[in-house]
Amino acid sequence: MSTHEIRTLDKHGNEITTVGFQRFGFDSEVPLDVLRSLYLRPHYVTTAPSTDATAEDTAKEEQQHARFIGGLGAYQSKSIYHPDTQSISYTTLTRFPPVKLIPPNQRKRILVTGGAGFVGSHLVDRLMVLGHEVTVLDNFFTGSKTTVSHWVGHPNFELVRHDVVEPFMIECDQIYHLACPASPPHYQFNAVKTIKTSFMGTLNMLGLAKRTKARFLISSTSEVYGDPEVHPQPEDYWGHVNPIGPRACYDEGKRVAETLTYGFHRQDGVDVRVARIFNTYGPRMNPADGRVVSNFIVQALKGEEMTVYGDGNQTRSFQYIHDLIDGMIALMNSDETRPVNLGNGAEFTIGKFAELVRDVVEKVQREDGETPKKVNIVYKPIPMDDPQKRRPDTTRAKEVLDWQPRWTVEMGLEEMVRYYKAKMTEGSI
Ligand SMILES: O=c1ccn([C@@H]2O[C@H](COP(=O)(O)OP(=O)(O)O[C@H]3OC[C@@H](O)[C@H](O)[C@H]3O)[C@@H](O)[C@H]2O)c(=O)[nH]1
Repeated sequence: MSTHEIRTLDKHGNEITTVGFQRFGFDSEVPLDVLRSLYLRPHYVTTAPSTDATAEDTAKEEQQHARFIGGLGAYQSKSIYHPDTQSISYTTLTRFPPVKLIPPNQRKRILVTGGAGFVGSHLVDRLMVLGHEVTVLDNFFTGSKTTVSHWVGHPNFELVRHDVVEPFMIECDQIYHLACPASPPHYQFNAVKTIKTSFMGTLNMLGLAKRTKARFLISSTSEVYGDPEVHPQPEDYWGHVNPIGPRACYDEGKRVAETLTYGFHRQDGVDVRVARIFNTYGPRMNPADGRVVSNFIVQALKGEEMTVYGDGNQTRSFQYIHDLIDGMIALMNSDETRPVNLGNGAEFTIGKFAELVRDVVEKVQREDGETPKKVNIVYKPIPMDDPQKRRPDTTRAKEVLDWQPRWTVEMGLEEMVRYYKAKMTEGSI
């Protein structure tokens, strides 16, 4: 077992130790180690010592764990598995990660809908560490309590099980409205519910923003551009969407959500922000989510065939979660009311991407002293209306937010592979 430290380098070869930045009159920088301690091995499971376990075994386990989270073990719960009785005992946190102490006039009451989802939970970590008061609203259809459970009990945090299709009233200063299933198999599972969530959920949250005068940010999507005829896609491209196809519940849903957002902006003066998010990946993505990055990593780690849909010549551009969260916080705190693309311009054909994921998985396995299993890439039918190409034009984000992605796709993939590997070790994949 290797115990070397994990170093993360950006596009220019500089080490990444913090995410966020100092901009818009405040400092949103947070240490990467603290965030990592929240998602790398979030539910660290250890096996209760059996009579034949040696002190060396226990020390090894602790050492392996420490490698992932630096010295921040106090910010993680530790669950103990008892093989004899097939039971598990959960511990709660003894200490929360330190949160910034900010003056009351800078401290915001922030509502995050969909806050227990993949993107939402990372946003919540960031907003909490920055010292804000955060309320998470989630119906746990695709989100999971475990993504934010490490904040439960913290005086600045509140978790509410609620479906945004029903009205919800709260006093708040900012609303990040993220609630909606986002992976194609999930959003197509109940198309009517997806479009209802997009429309009624956004209507309810905009109503709340109007009443409270909160600033409202909606997570829109690159899917509003459909199967684009303009490449790369700038924000003023109107898109090429099939209004009655299987993806319509999501792409038309988000288009109407944008329409509603600008309706409230023009008619009622609601202060709005629209983030059009391109393909994003990272830890806490549900391994059974069905999207390409999670599918490929899990398949390669398990030594199963990697499934490329179609001929693999369609393209996507992949952004790491921390870059997205940087962009969303920058957008919320900027004056830009027009839509802003948030994505990484690194474009891959899906066929090439499968090879890249396989290489990264093998690299991490070798670093951990394992012998990688040779996995094959196989081809499956392409889903209907699957966009042929996609890459963000991020000129606007650069100009108005001074934001550009820092993470290379390889670095982000490495971290995500480590996350899934740890989940496999503890038996939750
Ligand atoms: O196992 C797989 C999964 C997916 N794919 C392909 O990989 C590409 C990407 O598929 P994903 O399901 O990850 O994501 P898509 O780009 O289709 O949709 C995504 O777009 C942007 C976001 O708003 C949404 O989260 C999601 O809908 C597609 O061409 C898909 O057909 C595979 O080849 N194999």
